[in-house]
Amino acid sequence: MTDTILKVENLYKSFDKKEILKDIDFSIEKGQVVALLGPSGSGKSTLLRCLNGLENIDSGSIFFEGENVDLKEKTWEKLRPEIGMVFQSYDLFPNKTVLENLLIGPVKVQKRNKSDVERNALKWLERVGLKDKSDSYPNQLSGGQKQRVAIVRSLCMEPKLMLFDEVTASLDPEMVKEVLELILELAKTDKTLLIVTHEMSFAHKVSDRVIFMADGEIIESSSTSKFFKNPKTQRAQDFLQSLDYINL
Ligand SMILES: Nc1ncnc2c1ncn2[C@@H]1O[C@H](COP(=O)(O)OP(=O)(O)OP(=O)(O)O)[C@@H](O)[C@H]1O
Repeated sequence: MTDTILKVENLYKSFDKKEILKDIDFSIEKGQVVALLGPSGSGKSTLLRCLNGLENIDSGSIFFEGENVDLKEKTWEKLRPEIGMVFQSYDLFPNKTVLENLLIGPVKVQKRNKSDVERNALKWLERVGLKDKSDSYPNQLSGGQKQRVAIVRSLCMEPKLMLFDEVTASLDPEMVKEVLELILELAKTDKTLLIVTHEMSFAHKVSDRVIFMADGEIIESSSTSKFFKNPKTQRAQDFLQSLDYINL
């Protein structure tokens, strides 16, 4: 039996009267890992931002665990901690140590017990090989280390759904692997992840399902193996070819 965590219906979003997202319909089941793929400018980041309440939608509905998310009712304030988002830029507080960065959300915002949160945070840091950096400041870390801290920061909020928006896009190539490996590890647990990435081999490896967007619309939604082996639409075929993606 499946258990839907997120359901989006007929979502529309425009900027300056230009439609950016059109009739977006999809759902994500608990524990699923979904790759959101598509050419640059197709609306992937805008969609993630709408799902996290960072952008208002023009029309349509978003249901989180069956509850209709209504901006006017301020449902987002309650739901935002349930949906973690990791961005391309790590956005760590520069004047706080790694550990302090990890504690702010759970302790200050979620009002959770500090020593419990700290224990959990240190456990995560150990798991990602950064326990010795807990007292370091962000500017003492490499880009890959900062991004792993940003992912751990989101994990410390214990979100039910995590959104990743091109989290390796600003990293030097040698640091991409360590971040992707962490997400691959998370994908093997029961976490529910929606991942925007331009790294096709990673998308292939990490996800159960692909949602392919172009020009603000969902063009294709299928299992990952089907999408990469035999994309249904010409748009998706062209997209994969333009990236020289070779299915090995
Ligand atoms: N705040 C904004 N104001 C006006 N236009 C915007 C805004 N944010 C995004 N857009 C436009 O919306 C379209 C979709 O952008 P978006 O960043 O969502 O695409 P994307 O698929 O994530 O692209 P990329 O893969 O390059 O990150 C683009 O044409 C972009 O210029």
